[in-house]
Amino acid sequence: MIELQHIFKWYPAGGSRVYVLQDINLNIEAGAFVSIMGPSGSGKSTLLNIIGMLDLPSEGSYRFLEQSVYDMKEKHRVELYKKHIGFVFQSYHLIDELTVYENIETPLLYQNVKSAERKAMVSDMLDRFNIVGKKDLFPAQLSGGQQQLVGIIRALIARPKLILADEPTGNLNSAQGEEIMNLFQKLNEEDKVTIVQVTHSEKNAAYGSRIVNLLDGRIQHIPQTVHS
Ligand SMILES: Nc1ncnc2c1ncn2[C@@H]1O[C@H](COP(=O)(O)OP(=O)(O)OP(=O)(O)O)[C@@H](O)[C@H]1O
Repeated sequence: MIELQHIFKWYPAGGSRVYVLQDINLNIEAGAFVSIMGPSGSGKSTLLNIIGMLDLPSEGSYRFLEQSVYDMKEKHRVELYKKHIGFVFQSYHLIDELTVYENIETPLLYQNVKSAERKAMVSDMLDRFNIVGKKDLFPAQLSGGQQQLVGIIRALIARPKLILADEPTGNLNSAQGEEIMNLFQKLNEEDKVTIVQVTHSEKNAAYGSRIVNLLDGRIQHIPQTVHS
């Protein structure tokens, strides 16, 4: 699904370059559940943003679903990620003027899901995450963790092929965090959704099937435990 070859990312710094990613070669098969780990500043979010087509590398090539991402028009690239990728980021850009219910429903409107089906899908998610009582509130009336939860639910509801998650449980309490990880695992195992998450948490990484360790912008090839 994801084939990154010789990806470099650098920023100019007073006549020289600061390398954030160096010679990243990474293949991720459809159906994988990958955790990207590494110290702060090692390039994890940059790599995730490149995979999500939100950022471009300085050098290298990227094939997503057999298509060469950097050889296509930007419009096509935007369509590609909108159709297939759900982003779960720590900053959860909810729409202030819409209620919790309406925020969660938004991706389904874009996909022309019929009204009755939309209602069933949103209700199911509200139920599952125990926030039925919050459905008519606006984002400003929620705690940070609750806002994040709504952002996550919104990313998941349209059933993307690939979920990219940057510290998805960062602001959640431990029960909500486990609920999200269990949901990721279920989406991965039962619905064959591919998941790539950035996490500092060994516990969260253990939900996945593979760990990619970054250090100073390079992938570390160290023996790793594979969890099944
Ligand atoms: N626009 C920029 N200009 C210069 N350097 C940048 C820019 N954006 C990111 N960086 C640098 O790239 C490096 C990697 O950042 P990145 O956010 O990918 O790290 P990370 O591993 O996700 O860190 P964390 O775990 O703290 O979120 C950092 O050293 C950061 O300062």
